[in-house]
Amino acid sequence: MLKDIQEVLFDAETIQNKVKELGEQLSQDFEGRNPLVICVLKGAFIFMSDLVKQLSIPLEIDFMAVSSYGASTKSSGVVKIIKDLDVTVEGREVLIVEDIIDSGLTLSYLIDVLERRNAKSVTVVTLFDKPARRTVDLEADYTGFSLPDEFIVGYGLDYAEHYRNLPFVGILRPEVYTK
Ligand SMILES: O=P(O)(O)OC[C@H]1O[C@H](OP(=O)(O)OP(=O)(O)O)[C@H](O)[C@@H]1O
Ligand code: HPA
Ligand SMILES: [Mg+2]
Repeated sequence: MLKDIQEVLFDAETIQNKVKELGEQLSQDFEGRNPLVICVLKGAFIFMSDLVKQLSIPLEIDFMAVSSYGASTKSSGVVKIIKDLDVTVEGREVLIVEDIIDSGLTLSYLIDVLERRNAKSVTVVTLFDKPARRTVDLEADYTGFSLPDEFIVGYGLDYAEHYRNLPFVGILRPEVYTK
């Protein structure tokens, strides 16, 4: 698994420090709002579990699974809901927790769904952002790190379902997905 990594971009400690910083900011900004914190599975599962431990305010959590990449490094362009929320978002202050924004298609689809369901507010926190690859014009409200245009894996992010368990984030060797 490690031999497939070209370069480590963010080690475990660097990621934890950033998650703590985001948690402190969000705790201030969501004080008294009892947000519904939504984890976008599968990629965001590790970020979500680390982030909520840094949130010092009352909140509720739920999970939604969406997928558009499959075994590719490019979005299929079709975002599918694999698992929907268990609770209703009507009138709720919603915080979407994403691992990465790349083309922006997943997020634009999710924001649309939650707004149509009459969420009171929709806020987005993403750990990683690849602004150079955007095909829809949208920004997260809170971003951990901006990335170059490289396919990354680790800390929840996969290629063809592998590498999610790496404790760091690194660039996947292109030979892995071009052979
Ligand atoms: O901005 P975009 O181009 O839409 O890319 C970002 C989305 O793609 C990945 O999900 P993926 O479809 O791979 O599902 P996964 O989380 O189960 O890996 C990632 O976790 C984001 O949700
Ligand atoms: N790595 C893993 N999953 C992704 C990426 C990435 O760079 N971009 C969108 N989904
Ligand atoms: Mg994926």
